Amino acid sequence: MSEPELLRIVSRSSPMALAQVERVRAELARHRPGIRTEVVPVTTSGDRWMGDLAKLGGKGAFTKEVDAALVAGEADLAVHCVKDVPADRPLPAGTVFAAFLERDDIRDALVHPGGLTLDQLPAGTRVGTSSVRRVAQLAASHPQLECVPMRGNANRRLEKLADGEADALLLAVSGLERIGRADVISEVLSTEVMCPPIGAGILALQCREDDAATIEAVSGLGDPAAHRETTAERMFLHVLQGHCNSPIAGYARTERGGELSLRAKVFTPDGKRVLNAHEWAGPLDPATLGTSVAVALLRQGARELIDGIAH
Ligand SMILES: NCc1[nH]cc(CCC(=O)O)c1CC(=O)O
Repeated sequence: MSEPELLRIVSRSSPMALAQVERVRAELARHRPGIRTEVVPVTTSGDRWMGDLAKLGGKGAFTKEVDAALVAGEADLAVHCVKDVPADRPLPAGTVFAAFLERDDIRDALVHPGGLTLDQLPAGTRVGTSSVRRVAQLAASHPQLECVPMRGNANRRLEKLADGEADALLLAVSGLERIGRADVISEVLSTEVMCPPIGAGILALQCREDDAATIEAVSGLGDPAAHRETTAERMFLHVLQGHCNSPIAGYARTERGGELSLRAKVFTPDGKRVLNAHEWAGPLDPATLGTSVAVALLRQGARELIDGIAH
């Protein structure tokens, strides 16, 4: 198959998204030095809307416009955070994931200008986050802290923190590393304290399914462990069928020896109830592991818990 001369890469235009594109370009330059790349930045509805994401209607607030450019042929390759790609429905018709890049840090970080850790924060400290997953877990572990809504890309949130809109922030370690601001991290939170979201730290490369040349050109960037972990995590979420207000967390990990495990949790918004499951794949394929963990949580009442949350 002949190699494409030019790959037009579409992505959100936030600093984090553009850093992600630069990683893809650098990896592609190593694998396929003959291919030129061009960046097609788009603004998504999730970038524009600074209110409650649930009120935006429907999922995919950070992916819709990027996918549309790919489907329309205005670009050949889309770069997404797996975390932002809805898992309860198929990918947009005519598109496929061609590769998942090697996974970055999956943990969340506390950003506190005074350098304190979560346990050291005084009662009433305002922690800026609009994530129902972070709010529920923080309420469970540190009920004396107060969560205040905080949206916008990571750079914007750091500005809002500096402006005093909150006293501290919770942000993904990987995101801060991508924008070159790991220096603001005051504590990296263990996955026991703050279980990550499905797909944390993984970038997906999405192509048109009939564009075999592009799929072939980028498939070498894929990481097999990231692929297995994404498959297990997204199947888990697909079976669970959450909505935008359901606090769901979980991650698959390829342990030494190569075996995959998946742990996952569902919370009430106040964090007072937690359903918890952890299973090993054994002979199961990743998708079946994801299904099994979802069923384990459904047996514990996850459906009723999720449906009981306003959305
Ligand atoms: N919702 C925005 C978003 N999408 C992906 C990441 C983090 C990077 C990743 O997990 O790939 C972030 C920022 C954050 O949650 O702090």
